[in-house]
Amino acid sequence: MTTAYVLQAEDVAIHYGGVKALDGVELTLKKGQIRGLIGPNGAGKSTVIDAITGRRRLTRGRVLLDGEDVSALGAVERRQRGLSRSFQRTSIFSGMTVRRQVELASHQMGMADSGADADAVLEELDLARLSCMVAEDLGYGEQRRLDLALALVGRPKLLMLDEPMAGLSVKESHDLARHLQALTSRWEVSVLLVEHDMDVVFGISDAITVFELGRVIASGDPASVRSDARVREAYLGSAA
Ligand SMILES: Nc1ncnc2c1ncn2[C@@H]1O[C@H](COP(=O)(O)OP(=O)(O)OP(=O)(O)O)[C@@H](O)[C@H]1O
Repeated sequence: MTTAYVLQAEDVAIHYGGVKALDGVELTLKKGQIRGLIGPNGAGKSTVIDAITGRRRLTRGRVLLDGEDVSALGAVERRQRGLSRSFQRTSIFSGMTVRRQVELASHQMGMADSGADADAVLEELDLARLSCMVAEDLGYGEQRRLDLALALVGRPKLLMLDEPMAGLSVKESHDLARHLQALTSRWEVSVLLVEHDMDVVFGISDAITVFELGRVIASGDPASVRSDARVREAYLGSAA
């Protein structure tokens, strides 16, 4: 089926007993688009990522990738189909060289030429010059870029990032944001970005979805979301 959307989440609900972590969530993402997901703590942003990756079973609704319903597939099958997430350092084997890690991840993804795939990813993220270093000797910002590199092997269609800027300096955040924007245009990767740094979210997102108590309360381009009265009241406050 041909569709304009890389991702469609339709009426997605995840309930934990009486807790409605998500309820009736609708979300779309076009090719090469960055969509920021924002909302107060506990609003359901991480649960949305878990629902899309297949880490959590849906109570209701469905998730479509390029028009295909992937709701019944497990996380590994979804990754093979191009749905990738970054895991924030947990994926890093500290004693292995940067290139070896990325090549291994690419091999696990079944890439025919995992060396070439690894080199392309490292080049794109400005990590090629650090290829021979072991991960534990990298600076924090570089480790986060390596984490992103591992999520990019196999050329995913959709990349989901949960607070990628956490713990980074302003300069490191700026660099990472620049890399994300470059990726979306050069590699045509679509990005779902959960991030508390509002300057980053409003600076690089094409669209923003705002959550509150497991529901979408606003969705649109950054300017319209920023001026939405309900969003300002619920989340952004006078700082917006
Ligand atoms: N395994 C679970 N069992 C029960 N409730 C859960 C579980 N996981 C999440 N929740 C609840 O679901 C709701 C949404 O949580 P979630 O972590 O998705 O929010 P969030 O927007 O990502 O928050 P934060 O910005 O603090 O990371 C919260 O009320 C949370 O307590």
